[in-house]
Amino acid sequence: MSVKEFDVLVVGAGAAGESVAIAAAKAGKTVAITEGRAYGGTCPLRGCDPKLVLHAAAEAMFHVDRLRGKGFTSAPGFSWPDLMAWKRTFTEPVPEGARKKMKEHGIEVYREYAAFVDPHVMQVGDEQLKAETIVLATGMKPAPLDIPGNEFLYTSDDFLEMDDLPAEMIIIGGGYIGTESAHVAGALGCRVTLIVSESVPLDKFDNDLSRLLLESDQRRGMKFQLNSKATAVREKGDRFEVDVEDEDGKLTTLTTDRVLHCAGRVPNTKKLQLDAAGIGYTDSKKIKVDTKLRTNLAHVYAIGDCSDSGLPLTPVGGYEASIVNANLFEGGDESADYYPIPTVAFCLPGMASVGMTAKEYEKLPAGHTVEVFHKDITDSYHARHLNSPVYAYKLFVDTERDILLGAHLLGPGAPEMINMLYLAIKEKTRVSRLRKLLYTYPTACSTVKSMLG
Ligand SMILES: NC(=O)c1ccc[n+]([C@@H]2O[C@H](COP(=O)([O-])OP(=O)(O)OC[C@H]3O[C@@H](n4cnc5c(N)ncnc54)[C@H](O)[C@@H]3O)[C@@H](O)[C@H]2O)c1
Repeated sequence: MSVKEFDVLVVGAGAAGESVAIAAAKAGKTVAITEGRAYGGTCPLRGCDPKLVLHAAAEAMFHVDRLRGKGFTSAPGFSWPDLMAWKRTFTEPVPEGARKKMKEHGIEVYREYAAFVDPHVMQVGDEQLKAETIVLATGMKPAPLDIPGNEFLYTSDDFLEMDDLPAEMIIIGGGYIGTESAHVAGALGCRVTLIVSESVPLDKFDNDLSRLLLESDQRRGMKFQLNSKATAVREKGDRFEVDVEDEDGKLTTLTTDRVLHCAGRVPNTKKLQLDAAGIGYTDSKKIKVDTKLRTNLAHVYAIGDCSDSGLPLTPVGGYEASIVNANLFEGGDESADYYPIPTVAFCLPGMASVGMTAKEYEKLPAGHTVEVFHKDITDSYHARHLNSPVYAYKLFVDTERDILLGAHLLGPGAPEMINMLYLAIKEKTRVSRLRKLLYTYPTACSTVKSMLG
């Protein structure tokens, strides 16, 4: 079999992989890119972008619902198929647009899963491609949920393609994806039950804020099975039964129209045949990399969700691509410096977080000078302006060094406001300065002054 040779081979055409392929082509390298599914990757096709289109509709309904009797007399009519048609205007052009962009840069485009034959050669469909540099950017996918009846489960990919919104849905998993999907479906008229293996949904966020969100959701009619796991799913006529086991082993059976599995994601690394090249990976099958995103082979890099660096978030994948691009094509010598990473869960209202967490605070040595500013401000003037069902914050401030170390926000505006606090943490802006700035009013950011005391 003849072997085609390239300077750079990129595996995976999501945001991270595309960025490296284009930077390599611009640097005059011969480049091939291959992708097993549609071009574009998770974020624009099965993740952030379509999710935000649905979230925007859910948020509109959430606001109107809150303002019924306060100007609005009834809920507006809603059509899930129309919303999905609107969502498709964003997702459908992506694969062709992405392929076209690659070709315009002279990149050879393949639509195949790639597998290592040896450290420099990969099997790509019927062809073998050899490259001096290989960049793996294969992302993640929903983890298989190993319970009886898993053939009846919808995944988060399926949720974003559903033709109809059922009257009732059980969602398994209280992480980002389960909680965000529950808020979308719940606001748009579906009766949702969320099965959460921890004591609160969004357990990775500040738990005091997660609990306030939980209580607000419960008041709005969402149902939760906490400290519980789904253990089996059965068909029951045109509905489904779900067995749920709590931490004491007590079994409950729930019935519903549809069951959505959001119980974690796994890296897309199996098809790569990493062992054929001797590339190291973790127990969870993430590719091991150093701070320059290099694997144990000097010419193979791994970036984005498939690597064991950073967090599986789109901006992190983009940041990692920029490091590889700088080092490989611009003569740079950069290393990844992640801390702190801001993150948002698109709930109703939003939850956002950056920097020091409560767990990190608890581990501080005796005599530290970090103060916690934490308050439920649901009754505040600003929260009532917006008629928000919940509004709260927790900030960690080093009072001696006069800097902000961590910020956790729950409320309208939190997903945007966290970026300002991220900048303050990253740039070590003095808290006394933050208190004196002239923020636009009345906005979420203007509440920073009172939050900081
Ligand atoms: N807004 C965002 O930035 C955003 C949105 C979506 C996803 N993501 C990224 O994707 C990653 C994956 O998100 P995710 O929500 O799929 O995973 P996750 O790991 O955050 O949450 C999955 C949850 O399902 C639970 N679980 C497992 N088996 C279960 C069972 N049988 N019954 C009930 N619960 C069960 C797990 O204990 C876990 O809490 C996240 O870490 C995040 O970085 C980010």
